[in-house]
Amino acid sequence: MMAEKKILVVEDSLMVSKVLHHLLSQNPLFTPVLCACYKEAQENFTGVEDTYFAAIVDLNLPDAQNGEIVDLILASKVPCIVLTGTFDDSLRLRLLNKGVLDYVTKDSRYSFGHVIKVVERLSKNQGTKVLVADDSATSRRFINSLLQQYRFNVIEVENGQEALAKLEGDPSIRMLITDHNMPLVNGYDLVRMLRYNSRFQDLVIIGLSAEGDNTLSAKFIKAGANDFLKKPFFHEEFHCRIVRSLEAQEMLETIRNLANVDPLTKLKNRRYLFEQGEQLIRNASSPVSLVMMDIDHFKAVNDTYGHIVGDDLLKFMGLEIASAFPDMLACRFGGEEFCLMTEIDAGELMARLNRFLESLRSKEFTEAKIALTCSVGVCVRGSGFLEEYVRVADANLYEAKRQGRDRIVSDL
Ligand SMILES: Nc1nc2c(ncn2[C@@H]2O[C@H](COP(=O)(O)OP(=O)(O)OP(=O)(O)O)[C@@H](O)[C@H]2O)c(=O)[nH]1
Repeated sequence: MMAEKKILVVEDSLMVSKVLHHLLSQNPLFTPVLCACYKEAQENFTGVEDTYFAAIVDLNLPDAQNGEIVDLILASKVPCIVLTGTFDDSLRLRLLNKGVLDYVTKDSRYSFGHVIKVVERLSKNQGTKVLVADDSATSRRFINSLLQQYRFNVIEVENGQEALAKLEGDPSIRMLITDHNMPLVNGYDLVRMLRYNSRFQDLVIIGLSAEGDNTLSAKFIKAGANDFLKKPFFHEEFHCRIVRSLEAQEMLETIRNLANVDPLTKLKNRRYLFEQGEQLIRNASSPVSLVMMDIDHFKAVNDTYGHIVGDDLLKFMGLEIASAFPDMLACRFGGEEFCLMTEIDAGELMARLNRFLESLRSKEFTEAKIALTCSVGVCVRGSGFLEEYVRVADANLYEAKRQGRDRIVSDL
């Protein structure tokens, strides 16, 4: 279970705190703690600051009308978002400089949505690893403190070579923030090396350029950086830029996922198989086998129980396949037909497929308690072309159906 994230809301308007409570409660991760005045906030917060994930505060409270609540929150490390009725540019700047994450005015209904987005972003940031590469300890510390304020998970290195080693060793690092002037490998060369390697295509890279160097930012972008920042920068701009780049990357990954995954079974789709299958055959160190599986008499399920139950059965089949063959490329080939590709030894594959059919025979699926079997065609002696594997496996599947279903036919 994921840990709950307590959000302190300090707000004297009942209407506003109701709206915030409602919006925060939509996310199962967040537990809002509502306080109507400074004193109540103090009682709930002091001594247990580190149990809070973030705070949303009003500046004008009945017992503290001059933003004293901000000082209470900022004395801890809890991110503080101000939601206020007054728009005052100089106050806004003063509070941002003090360490407030955002200053939002309650001038429209969108303001509340914006505040929730900021908290949600913080929650996402917490799981996001960021590598900071800079040879200046002062600069590293400064960037680190900014990132920590936004709850990012930060790792520091002193030069490009160390950055490469860290990135090679930890594929979960999402973002690199790199200075240019560093010993061993400089920032620009680092970006070029990373982008040359397809493993790092999805890494978000932000370059840092020193003041006065006007050519460096364009060089960074041309080498493949997502964005750059000129030092010195204002922390609000820093955050806006890195979040914008992260969100663009997340969107790209969502689109890619939608293009490659079958929405019903959550297995990879046929498009993905044809895109990756050929490469899998080419790069494999041992012979590849391809398996076609087809649920028996599936039309009868639809005809008897309706399409919704039919869909449920396909979902169950997807789960069964994913849990029985987690080490293989598994996809929904279409309709009630599924496909596996693997490099494992053919004998072992046959044994696992037999166990799989056996396990299906002993189960019942969906609320209608449907018994299910499937027929399997296997190709272990493919010519090296994906289409050939598919053709042979399909012919064997047809043969398995012809012989009476619920069996495996292979070219072994
Ligand atoms: N519910 C549901 N049905 C689907 C889906 N895709 C294909 N089908 C149905 O799957 C059925 C496949 O029927 P057939 O190809 O005749 O095969 P079968 O009844 O499984 O018989 P055999 O393969 O010969 O054992 C058709 O009725 C399709 O409408 C889907 O996404 N959801």
